[in-house]
Amino acid sequence: MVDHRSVSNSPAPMLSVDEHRATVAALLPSTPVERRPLAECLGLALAEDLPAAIPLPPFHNSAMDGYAVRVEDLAGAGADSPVALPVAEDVPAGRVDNPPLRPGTAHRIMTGAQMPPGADGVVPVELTDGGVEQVHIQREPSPGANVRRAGDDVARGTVVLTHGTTLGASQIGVAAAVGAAELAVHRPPRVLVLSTGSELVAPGVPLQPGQIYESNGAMLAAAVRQAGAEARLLRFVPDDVAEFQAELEPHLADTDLVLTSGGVSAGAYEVVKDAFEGQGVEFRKVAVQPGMPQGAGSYRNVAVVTLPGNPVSSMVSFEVFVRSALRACGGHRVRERVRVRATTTEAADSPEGKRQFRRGRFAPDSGSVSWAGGAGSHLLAAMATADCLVDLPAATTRVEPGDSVTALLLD
Ligand SMILES: Nc1nc2c(c(=O)[nH]1)N[C@H]1C(S)=C(S)[C@@H](COP(=O)(O)OP(=O)(O)OC[C@H]3O[C@@H](n4cnc5c(N)ncnc54)[C@H](O)[C@@H]3O)O[C@H]1N2
Ligand code: MOO
Repeated sequence: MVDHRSVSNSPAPMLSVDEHRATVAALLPSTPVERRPLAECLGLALAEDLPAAIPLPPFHNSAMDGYAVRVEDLAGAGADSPVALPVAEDVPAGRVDNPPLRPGTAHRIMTGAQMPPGADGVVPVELTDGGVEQVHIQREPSPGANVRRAGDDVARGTVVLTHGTTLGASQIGVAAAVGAAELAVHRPPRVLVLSTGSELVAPGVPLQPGQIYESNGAMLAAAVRQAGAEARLLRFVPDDVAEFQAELEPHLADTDLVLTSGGVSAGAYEVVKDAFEGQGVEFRKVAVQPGMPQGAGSYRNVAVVTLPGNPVSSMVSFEVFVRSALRACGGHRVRERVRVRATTTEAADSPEGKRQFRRGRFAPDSGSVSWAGGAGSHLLAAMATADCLVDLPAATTRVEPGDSVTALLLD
């Protein structure tokens, strides 16, 4: 039975950001490797080195629509002295026989078509009269002109993608180009997202006084997906341990991480704390702002991270404590946000002894950063205008305009 009259007050010293990051990271071993069709690999991490089974391009081919020629046949050709050659063959891209070019003739050739044996240059159609039976050519090409040579891009056997690469559009493109129909990837981590709070109402329903719309669930599920993991957003629950457990328990199987929001601070109705405390999840304060009250551990052998309910605290905590661990779990080599040095345009205060992550807007041209709203952890609309988090060390209590700071670029 939870006693709603008592208010907990943890005497333990605050953890540093790095200590809590390490705790969360240790909860999430990397996911198993599986083979997936290429079309289902976007955003996942490659779990093998991928060597090119073929060279790229696979064969010498034309870079232009025009005429494949022997350069020596066009000695002296110019706008005022065109050279006429009979057109012996038409070679569209995809023609699989490869008719050789006899001396003194041309093949009409299209971009991407195989270079005929014997040809050593291509004249673009614009430098000819475009003839079909016979062509007048107004330029003497240099040897190799407009020819893309086999292996120009990649020699056979070269590793085109390395283990741990995040598969974006061009990585999927090169995998297809070397003929890979499927890839070995890390299964994306599966994350359950569960928000708590008796004041919460689903967007779309009229609000009563004292109620707010539930926003952390949608936000955290989106953040999980942007990190390359799978999110299952559960129905949010009121501050009731039985309802919390009833919602969570059926979904625990096949889950790598349970991510909750709310119910972890020092109040009388801390549902997440009440459900997990003493069950393998430890609740501690971290010397950070926002995001001080945190919890992490394992519940029924499933990793659990409990984020504070204030929306900005929830989002920043995800960024600072969860995102890189989730990316490591999913096998990604690149886990951290890009960090840049920037010059502040405005002053700001930061609490002594706490690392502060201020929301900011980075101007790449000037290398400056301005604040996106104040430090309050309820200022979600301001956060929605931010594109970076400014990482102020625990020892910093004030920054002045013109100070140099570190910013983590968000996507
Ligand atoms: N006496 C103390 N009070 C508080 C402390 C403390 O140390 N001592 N810490 C403060 C800090 S810092 C934070 S952060 C919050 C964290 O509180 P909880 O994690 O228990 O979160 P709740 O109390 O449930 O909610 C806080 C705030 O956020 C709103 N919220 C919660 N969930 C959602 C959601 N899914 N969507 C939108 N908004 C949500 C909620 O209505 C509250 O306004 O505790 C401080 N208090
Ligand atoms: O730690 Mo809380 O997140 O400052 O509002």
